[in-house]
Amino acid sequence: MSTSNTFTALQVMQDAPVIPVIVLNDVKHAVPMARALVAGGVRMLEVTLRTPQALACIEAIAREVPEAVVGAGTVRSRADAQAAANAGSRFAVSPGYTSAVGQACRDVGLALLPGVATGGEIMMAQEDGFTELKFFPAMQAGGPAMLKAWSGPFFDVKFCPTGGVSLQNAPEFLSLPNVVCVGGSWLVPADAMAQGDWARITQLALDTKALRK
Ligand SMILES: O=C(O)C(=O)C[C@H](O)[C@H](O)COP(=O)(O)O
Repeated sequence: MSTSNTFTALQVMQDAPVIPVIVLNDVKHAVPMARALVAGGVRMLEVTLRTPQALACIEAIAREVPEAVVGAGTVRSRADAQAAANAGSRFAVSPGYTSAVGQACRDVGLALLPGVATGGEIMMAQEDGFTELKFFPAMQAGGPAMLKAWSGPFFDVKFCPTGGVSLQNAPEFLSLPNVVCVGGSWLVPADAMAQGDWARITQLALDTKALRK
């Protein structure tokens, strides 16, 4: 099943202060997890293509949770982009940037949030027409200070810092004019998922409302 894309990368970023980065090991968890996040006000969901079940999870969420907007993370190749679109993803996120991934996402109609960690990668993504980018891994690659430095030469780029971001350090990122939202896995802890503690996941999503810019 392929879903026509109705969101731009900027719209994906503007929907909530945090895009949850989700690792799913069990298809049974996908739908209740997505409903738990939606109940907490978070509906843009990045399901990483890191597990064999990821595509089936994206399919289940796309089919059964219409209030959610499911996207694929860890998109690293043309094949990933195609598989993500076929499963019903509405957007894609990549951990780095290549023109091949950029073109593949365009070809399959997926808005892409490309990952960058250097000025050269930003310039390559910009050359290909991408101006909303994921800064990954944000804390490890320089944190808020890096984004402040980039705001000079890359004044026309907006970022979603991801990697090492938490409820505690998110406000510092979100206070920067070139940051639209942050990404993070903390909304969906592995133990909460394993225990089926959906109420905890809803609460973690609700807690991010205080971060709204
Ligand atoms: O899988 C991908 O495509 C990624 O880009 C990696 C994720 O964005 C980070 O793993 C999230 O980092 P944490 O919030 O520190 O856990």
